[in-house]
Amino acid sequence: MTKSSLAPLRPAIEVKGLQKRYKDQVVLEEVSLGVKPGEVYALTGPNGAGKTTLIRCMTGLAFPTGGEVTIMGRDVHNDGPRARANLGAVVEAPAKFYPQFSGSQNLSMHAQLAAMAPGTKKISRDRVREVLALLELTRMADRPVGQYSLGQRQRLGVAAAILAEPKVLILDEPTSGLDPLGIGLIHRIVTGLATSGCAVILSTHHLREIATYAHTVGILTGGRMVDSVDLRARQAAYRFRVDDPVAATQILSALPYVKKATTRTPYAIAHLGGESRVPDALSQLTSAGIRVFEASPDHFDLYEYYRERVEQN
Ligand SMILES: Nc1ncnc2c1ncn2[C@@H]1O[C@H](COP(=O)(O)OP(=O)(O)OP(=O)(O)O)[C@@H](O)[C@H]1O
Repeated sequence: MTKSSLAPLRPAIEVKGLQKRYKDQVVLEEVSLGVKPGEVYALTGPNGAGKTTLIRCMTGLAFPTGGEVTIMGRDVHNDGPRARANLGAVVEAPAKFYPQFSGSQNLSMHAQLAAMAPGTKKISRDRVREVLALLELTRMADRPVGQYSLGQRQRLGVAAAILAEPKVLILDEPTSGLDPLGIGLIHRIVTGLATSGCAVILSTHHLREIATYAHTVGILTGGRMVDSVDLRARQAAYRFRVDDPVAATQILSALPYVKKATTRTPYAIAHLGGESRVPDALSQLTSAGIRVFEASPDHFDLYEYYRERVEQN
């Protein structure tokens, strides 16, 4: 393996100490975050928390009053065209299209504009057809966009954003106004893009959905990033209902693969690093004389966690 392949991935998009004021109103205060290639970052928070303002600053649509945003190492506000050549975004959905032209014509115009950015390659007609099919819009491709439903326009917006195969994708509330199948479609597309190395940031109010596929959730309240929740670490926990939770927690915490163990009577909760460790953890408990009545994943309730965090602030 080469040295560079062992190096930790650098964030594809990085926000450092971002500040935004409108006259004397502070809307964003020292906001920082980083999203690496292949990660999905969900941004959430109450109405008016500053999510859209943060997204507008990250995409270069608004200028911050302090701090900086870089995409693939390039400053979005001082080196805009080259930074945005790596960016696909839908801000203020549904995106604006020419209503008299078809979805396919709108995307072709979008492709021509995208190809004018420095360092970008030409987008083929096949790619236009491919993204229309991906967003399940093939049947509508030759119809004027003026005849599209809200959900279809929203999907066309995502199609335009991913057309040039961006390294960073930013979506402001991509699933609002979509039906359940449309929501599932966006989730599959976002997951697929992340698997192929894209860094994705999306804002959402749908916590229980996002908990199933986001890697990190940033909670913004009153313009401050009050928490950044690593969902992968949280969901690797297992709970054991036992006759002596305190003793069980001590036994579990001494196991070499257990990262953290806590007691939540009647359970001992342990971060095992994967379900393949469950049989060994069970046999360690039983051989120490602990009676185990149940072992199951300890699902992290993002909604409850969010409620507590927001109420504290
Ligand atoms: N152009 C502007 N001028 C003055 N204040 C603004 C402007 N744009 C946004 N704000 C204020 O900034 C704050 C954050 O707004 P923003 O739209 O970013 O919140 P949000 O988290 O996206 O909310 P929602 O969940 O309702 O979409 C609000 O108090 C809003 O009134």
